[in-house]
Amino acid sequence: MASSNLVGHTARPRVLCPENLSADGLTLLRKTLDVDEKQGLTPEQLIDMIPEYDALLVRSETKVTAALLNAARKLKVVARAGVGVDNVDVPAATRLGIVVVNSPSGNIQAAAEHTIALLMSLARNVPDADASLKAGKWERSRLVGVEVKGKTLGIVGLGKVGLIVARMARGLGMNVVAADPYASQSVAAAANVILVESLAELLPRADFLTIHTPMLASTRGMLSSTELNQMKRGARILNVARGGIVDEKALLSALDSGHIAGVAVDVFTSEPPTKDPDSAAARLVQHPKCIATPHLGASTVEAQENVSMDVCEQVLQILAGDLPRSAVNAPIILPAEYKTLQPFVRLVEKMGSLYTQHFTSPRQPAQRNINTFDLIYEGEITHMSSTKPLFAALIKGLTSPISDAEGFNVNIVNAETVAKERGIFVNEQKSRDPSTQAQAYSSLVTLVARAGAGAGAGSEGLVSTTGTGQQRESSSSTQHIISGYCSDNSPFISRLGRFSTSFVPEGKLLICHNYDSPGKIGVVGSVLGRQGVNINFMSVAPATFSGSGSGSGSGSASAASPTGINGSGSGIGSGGGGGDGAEPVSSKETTEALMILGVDKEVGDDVKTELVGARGVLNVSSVTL
Ligand SMILES: NC(=O)C1=CN([C@@H]2O[C@H](COP(=O)(O)OP(=O)(O)OC[C@H]3O[C@@H](n4cnc5c(N)ncnc54)[C@H](O)[C@@H]3O)[C@@H](O)[C@H]2O)C=CC1
Ligand SMILES: O=C(O)C(=O)COP(=O)(O)O
Repeated sequence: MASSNLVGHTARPRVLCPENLSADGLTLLRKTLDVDEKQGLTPEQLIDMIPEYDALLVRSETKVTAALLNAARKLKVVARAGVGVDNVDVPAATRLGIVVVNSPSGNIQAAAEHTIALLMSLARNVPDADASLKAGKWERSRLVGVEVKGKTLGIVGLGKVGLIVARMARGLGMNVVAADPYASQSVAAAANVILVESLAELLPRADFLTIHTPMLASTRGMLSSTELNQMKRGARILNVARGGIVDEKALLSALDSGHIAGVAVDVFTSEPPTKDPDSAAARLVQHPKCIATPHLGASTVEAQENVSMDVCEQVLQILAGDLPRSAVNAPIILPAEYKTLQPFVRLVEKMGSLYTQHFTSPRQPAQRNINTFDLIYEGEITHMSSTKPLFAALIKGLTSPISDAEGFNVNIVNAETVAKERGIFVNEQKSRDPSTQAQAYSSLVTLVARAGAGAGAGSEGLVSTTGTGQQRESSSSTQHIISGYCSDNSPFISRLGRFSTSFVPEGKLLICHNYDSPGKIGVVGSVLGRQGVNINFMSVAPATFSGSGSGSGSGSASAASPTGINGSGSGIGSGGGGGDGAEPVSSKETTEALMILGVDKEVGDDVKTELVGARGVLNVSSVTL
């Protein structure tokens, strides 16, 4: 039951569990989360309650529909304590940035063992014999069965469950033949399974046929009357996968006609099957040649402990901001790589956010052309097998300062969709020939923001995996460059436009672009002091990179335009001539620098305008990272 949140304490994240889950995982969750176990909820009640919850834990009974997901306000994860996610609207979850996780192998042994239990029950009429005896009968001759040894088991879907079933069936002395367009020939051979080209090739060979595919659009109704007719007369069929993969009506008539000698079904098109006695499912359950179980494939103590622990651990990982090991709608990276990648995930997100806050402004049309972002990796980071989380981090960083993110979370799951919706193109490049700057760090990440038509836009010389930042900068007139690295797991910005720097992108920052001449620190310091703004740290960044890339913020107040509409930087040439309209104050004031200040409070437009009014300050932007 829900534990009440203590007054004065931060509310603990809440987990809703509307199904019967093993206590093991729930106990783990209760250490840090509030878990509500509420069974028997209607879809409407679920929709009413879901806004309160951060995580939803389900098995196969709860229909996690788009309507339910849309009603959620802070849901981060739907955890399916089992394999099949056909009861979850995964595309809707993806759109909303909700991670869907499952337990891909916690119950596969149980499902395979149940399949074998049904296989032997079918072969030896076990349920019928039991019922007969309980009814006071002794029907030895009616209940003669068949042996499985030497018979052929046809497996449709040689995945995890299918393979375990195959090995067990081999142990029973059966010949095993499988149809699975995606299965590996060598894996099949290692399990002594003959992999055939098609279902049509498999069907006439099978004495027993067992289904182990997921429920997909392509597998729904995969075995209908046409397929059943291709089977041997007297063959038997098992379905422990999903109802509806074998057409229930077709199965019923094949049983009635005697073409199929027996079926065992654990799963139904609709669960529980409708009570309408005329429905195919109800008639199937009642059919004397059918053995039916109420979706018990995963129902063992061991399997339920496994899946419960598996998904609850993942819920904790997700709520802690980590990547889960079995996300259905996110690519999985190796845990070892994840550790190394995580600091860069933070870095890239900060770089994206810094770009949006420092270089763009809704009032500056020129910036709207910039829709292409080259994310260039140099050094050790290039050895990572997946940089997907970095891509997601960039999209999150770029968009979060400009979106109303309430209830919507850009993450690894939906980053691609968000990028598409916003017309953002990202070219990820690995540079094998590090730039001079990169040579100073074990890994360097550079973000080049530029105008471009998208994926093909890299042809402006920017797709080169060997170019340096400087070469890139001079190849296009409107572009902005930010570089960063990680040290001791902390992100650092090492380049902002033409300026080389080193600061931790964290907290409230004021970035002043000014002429590099004595007295500027004092000028800025005294303006901020008068306004009651404390400076936590300060870093001066000289202009060390040449080229036309900008160094000044555009979402800032500037000397030419106190409203902050200026300063794309394209006018600030390498010679530093004050291209944004400000005249050099003296002939000495031709070089520029950035002053990056960590401040303790938001700096208002009035303060920024006052700063820009000060002698030699070109423009000012404030960012929160
Ligand atoms: N009755 C129960 O309680 C349980 C049922 N299941 C069901 O069993 C299914 C299989 O589970 P796993 O083996 O773990 O999944 P899996 O993903 O490891 O294997 C599924 C296999 O089906 C194959 N496949 C896909 N489309 C196919 C097609 N058109 N024709 C032939 N093969 C095709 C895939 O290539 C894959 O090898 C699950 O999706 C779930 O629906 C799983 C656990 C318990
Ligand atoms: O894991 C699966 O795919 C299953 O079908 C098991 O379903 P259940 O968790 O027992 O409702």
